[in-house]
Amino acid sequence: MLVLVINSGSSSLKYSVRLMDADNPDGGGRRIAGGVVERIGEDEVADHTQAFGVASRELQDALGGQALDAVGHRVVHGGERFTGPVLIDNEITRSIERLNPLAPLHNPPSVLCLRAAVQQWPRVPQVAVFDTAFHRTLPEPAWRYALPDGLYRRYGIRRYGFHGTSVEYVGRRAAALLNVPWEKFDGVVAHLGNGASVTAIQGGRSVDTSMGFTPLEGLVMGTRSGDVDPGILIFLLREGYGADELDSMLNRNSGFKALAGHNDMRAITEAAAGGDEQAGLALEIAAHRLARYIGGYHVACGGARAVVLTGGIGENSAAFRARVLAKLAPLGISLDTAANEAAAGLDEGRTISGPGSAIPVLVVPTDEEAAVADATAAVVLQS
Ligand SMILES: Nc1ncnc2c1ncn2[C@@H]1O[C@H](COP(=O)(O)OP(=O)(O)O)[C@@H](O)[C@H]1O
Ligand SMILES: CC(=O)OP(=O)(O)O
Ligand SMILES: [Mg+2]
Repeated sequence: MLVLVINSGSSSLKYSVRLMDADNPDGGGRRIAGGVVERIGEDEVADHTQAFGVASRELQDALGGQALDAVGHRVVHGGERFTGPVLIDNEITRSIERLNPLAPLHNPPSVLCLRAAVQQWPRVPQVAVFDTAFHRTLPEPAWRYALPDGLYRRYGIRRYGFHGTSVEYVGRRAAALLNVPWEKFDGVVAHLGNGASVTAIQGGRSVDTSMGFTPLEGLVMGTRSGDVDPGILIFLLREGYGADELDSMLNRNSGFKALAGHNDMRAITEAAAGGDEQAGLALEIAAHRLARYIGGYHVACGGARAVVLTGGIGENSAAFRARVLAKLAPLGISLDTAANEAAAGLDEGRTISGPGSAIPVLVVPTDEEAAVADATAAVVLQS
């Protein structure tokens, strides 16, 4: 079975073709082609429709006439309706589109890609795989906000949580590395990419997570603020700010971009190392908040057997990892400097905590495309 996976981010479109019949212990079959269209919205690639055009031309070459058996799409927000992967039709796509305001950087491009792919391969089954699905197990004390119930009933205002596909994938791999059955795995997983979130896992289920009704809550991110006092928004509304201004401020012009002038961890780390005080402070703010969440989620999962780091920053930034681990000393966590600084890019996952660390800290590379491919193949085979 040949599966195409499309992962459309706020400014990028990743695609990957997988041969599912090839056995792979980590899942996702064998990747036979793939690529990424970046910097969408800037000069060369205006929007995701255009990006899809670029990707599908590259794909034609890569496929060389081989027919696809299925297309799987990473969709960030599935709301309350979608608790697992589904076969797409027009009604499902419209339902995903209605969630656009709840994931403004993610669902609109996904919907564009869904429609473009259906147009391109009208007879190939297409599957949506949701970031929110893994968090369907959140207990009510974790998902409910302390707000009037009418907001939940009328608008579905509750915590949903995101990055679930990635978190489950690396959580399972970490459990396997530690020789713990997934159903018995208690731990904290931090997905640190351009978007970032932390999840508490108890018995292989999500029991708390830092992103909320939208992917804006929680950690300091590339361009997103994460947690802020909602009183700030009320104040700014009274000062005359409009909804669109607040939206773009919080989603696109905050986080590292606001604190350090840049949303790329490589540039920020370099600047901080070169003595840029603002960049150094930005890293401290982000590390402080992340460490605080990890401490809280150690409690939320009933005592973590492991802390797992993943995503572009978690996998590659030894400097940021060291900064965070230094703040976890009160949990008895220590750093193995050499292991932390060892060359990245290894696929197996590794331990970066010291031998005496009370809780092991692991770096496990994520592969959202592999996980989406597996879910897609499973849905298509069942249908
Ligand atoms: N070698 C590296 N060192 C430090 N940071 C890195 C490195 N490679 C990637 N990153 C950071 O990872 C982040 C992007 O993570 P990624 O998971 O690819 O994001 P996305 O959410 O767009 O999928 C950026 O901040 C980038 O600077
Ligand atoms: C949900 C989310 O924030 O995703 P990403 O990290 O890909 O932006
Ligand atoms: Mg990502």
